[in-house]
Amino acid sequence: MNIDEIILYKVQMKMKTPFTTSFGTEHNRFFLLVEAKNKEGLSGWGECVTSERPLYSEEFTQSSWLMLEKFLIPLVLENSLDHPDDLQEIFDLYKLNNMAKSALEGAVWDLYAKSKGISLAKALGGNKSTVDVGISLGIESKSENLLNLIAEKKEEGYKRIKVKIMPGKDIEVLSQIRNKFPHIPLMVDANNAYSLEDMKTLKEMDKFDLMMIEQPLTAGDLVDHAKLQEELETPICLDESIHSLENARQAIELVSCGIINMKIGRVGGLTNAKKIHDLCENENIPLWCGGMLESGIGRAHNIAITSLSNFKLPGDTASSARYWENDIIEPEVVAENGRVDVPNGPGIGFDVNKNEIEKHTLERKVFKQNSKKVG
Ligand SMILES: O=C(O)CCC(=O)c1ccccc1C(=O)O
Ligand SMILES: [Mg+2]
Repeated sequence: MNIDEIILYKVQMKMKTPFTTSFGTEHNRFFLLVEAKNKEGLSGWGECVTSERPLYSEEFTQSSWLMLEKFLIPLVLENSLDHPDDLQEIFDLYKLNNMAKSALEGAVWDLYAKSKGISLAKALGGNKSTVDVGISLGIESKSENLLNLIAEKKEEGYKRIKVKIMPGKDIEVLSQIRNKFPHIPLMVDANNAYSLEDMKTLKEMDKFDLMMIEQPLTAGDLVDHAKLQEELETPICLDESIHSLENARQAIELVSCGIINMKIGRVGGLTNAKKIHDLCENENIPLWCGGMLESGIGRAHNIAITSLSNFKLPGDTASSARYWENDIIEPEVVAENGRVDVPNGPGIGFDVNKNEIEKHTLERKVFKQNSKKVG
């Protein structure tokens, strides 16, 4: 592969509606895009799924900008690559910073697939033509609003509804949901908000016939998740706990979960995502693809990885229109009856709308081979 130029974009996009989790509310997405160009003028795109503040993990958008600018982009421009898989070993020099690594790796994967004239899904070994999707709904101050939203999303055909919970916004809300929608496929996501001291509340959740409880406890705590899983009938799904193949292996060995949420950014990129996918497939641990309120570029990567066979449960990759007035890809992502088509075109298979990106770009930096920084 010849990577001639890398461009970093710092972008801010206003979300159609604010999104609230147990760790805070987002009104805007403030994130990075990476464009990797080759000598033939092809461009590959990646998205850094960080937020303005380090609330979900230790990374944040400005830290990733520095990480990419000072360390990761120079590494890519200095080393010659045969295949995007080579990047992981090169990036191993630097600790963690998975979302920054993933953004650059994703751009290289897209460029690789485009240079071979195949879809990113195919380059990754995917074999589905459509993927099943659900939707993730934030915490609402009035449960009436949440119930109305669920009715609307059910009508739109999403294959399952995920609702965010936190202590004090759990059992009562779930009772109301189950009263009104006794049979919808339903799951909850706690984003670390509980501890083993909340065992009584967590056990009570078994009565709601939930598909899973996502990340009830602290990210680093695989042992306590295993203790909790032993007490619960509902499968635990891990999100924030899984940053690597090793984390996945340990979680499976300890029986800390029955399901894993895959986020490409959280695990440091597509190569790691594939390895975790293969391990989980062997161990009979089903996956689904999580979301980070991505723009169309991150969304396209999510669709591509979800085309792999062990993504057995509906993911969080909802329609572009759920998040944005105008997305930055064409066509936008559309979920119809809870299904999204996997594009066949080269790379991510969507056109990137540079005019639309321009409108949201706060800062842009160009890095060239041999002269690490220009402009
Ligand atoms: O719609 C999406 O992109 C997923 C929304 C979501 O649940 C989420 C959004 C931001 C940060 C963390 C999470 C999560 O899955 O925990
Ligand atoms: Mg989650």
